[in-house]
Amino acid sequence: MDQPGLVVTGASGRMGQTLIRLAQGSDKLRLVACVERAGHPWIGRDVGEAMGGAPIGVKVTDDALEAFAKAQAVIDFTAPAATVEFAALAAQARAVHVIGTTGLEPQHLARIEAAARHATIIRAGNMSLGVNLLVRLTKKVAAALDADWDVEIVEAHHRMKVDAPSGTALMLGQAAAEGRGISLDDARVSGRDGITGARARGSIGFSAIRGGDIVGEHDVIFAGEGERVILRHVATDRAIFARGALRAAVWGQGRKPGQYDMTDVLGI
Ligand SMILES: NC(=O)C1=CN([C@@H]2O[C@H](COP(=O)(O)OP(=O)(O)OC[C@H]3O[C@@H](n4cnc5c(N)ncnc54)[C@H](OP(=O)(O)O)[C@@H]3O)[C@@H](O)[C@H]2O)C=CC1
Ligand SMILES: O=C(O)C1=N[C@H](C(=O)O)C[C@H](O)C1
Repeated sequence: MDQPGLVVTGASGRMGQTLIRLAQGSDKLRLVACVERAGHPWIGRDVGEAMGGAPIGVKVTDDALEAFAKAQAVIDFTAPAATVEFAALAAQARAVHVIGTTGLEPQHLARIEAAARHATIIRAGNMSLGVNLLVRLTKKVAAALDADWDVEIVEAHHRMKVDAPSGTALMLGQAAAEGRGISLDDARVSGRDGITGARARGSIGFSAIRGGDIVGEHDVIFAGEGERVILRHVATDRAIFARGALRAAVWGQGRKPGQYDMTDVLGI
């Protein structure tokens, strides 16, 4: 039987190009089309050529539904407004939708939830094995330490990143909150500035650094009296996210509709 057909959205983006490169070497998926927004200079071109290499026989289109209809999986690292449209179209086309896009607000999440009634959706703010392991560890450490240990999450990314805190930082914060049995919405404190007053006991703090070409770095700091525990992940190559997404696209084949995440895919 043929390998499942794959569409990559946001083809010209940092993650789009990483995915296209890795998908070409995959023996489990077959890249069938790439999607960019209407008016993008890559529309109608062979994606291999558009990326500055040899043609690979795969075109870039702005017709997402037509592209999704000939695929069994869509990998989507774009922007929230685009991702919610793609979720509805992937559901219509009965294609597994792997969502890496971050910065999703409650109204976006509601639309993704609606699409997941009919479609298999795998969504994670970070698709790497290392970060998903760190999420597990964060929950365990948070459960073991009481609120005398202040939790602070520090993340660093490249200068082009548009959302903060990062999706990964929010996953880590959620894990810490779950470990403590509290709600992240109640405990969350982001980006302190000015006369903030003393730190509230039990709060979970977020700080974001943006600069240069930093791929992604996350520290979860448990700061106690006289000692600190720091859990850290450093990404040096976007291929770690792309490999996770490709694995998710294969894993999702034949799964019943619903929302899944990378802990389901990785079995951790
Ligand atoms: N979950 C994970 O493991 C990871 C998640 N991410 C997340 O993935 C997203 C993308 O990151 P990155 O690749 O660095 O960002 P880029 O800005 O490099 O790429 C985003 C791409 O999506 C395209 N796009 C936006 N809107 C549409 C649309 N309506 N139709 C088609 N294409 C569209 C953009 O096109 P244009 O330039 O024309 O706007 C661009 O090509 C971010 O939310 C980021 O946080 C990133 C890495 C890992
Ligand atoms: O925008 C990025 O680059 C990244 N985004 C994800 C996030 O928001 O956590 C994952 C990774 O850190 C890279």
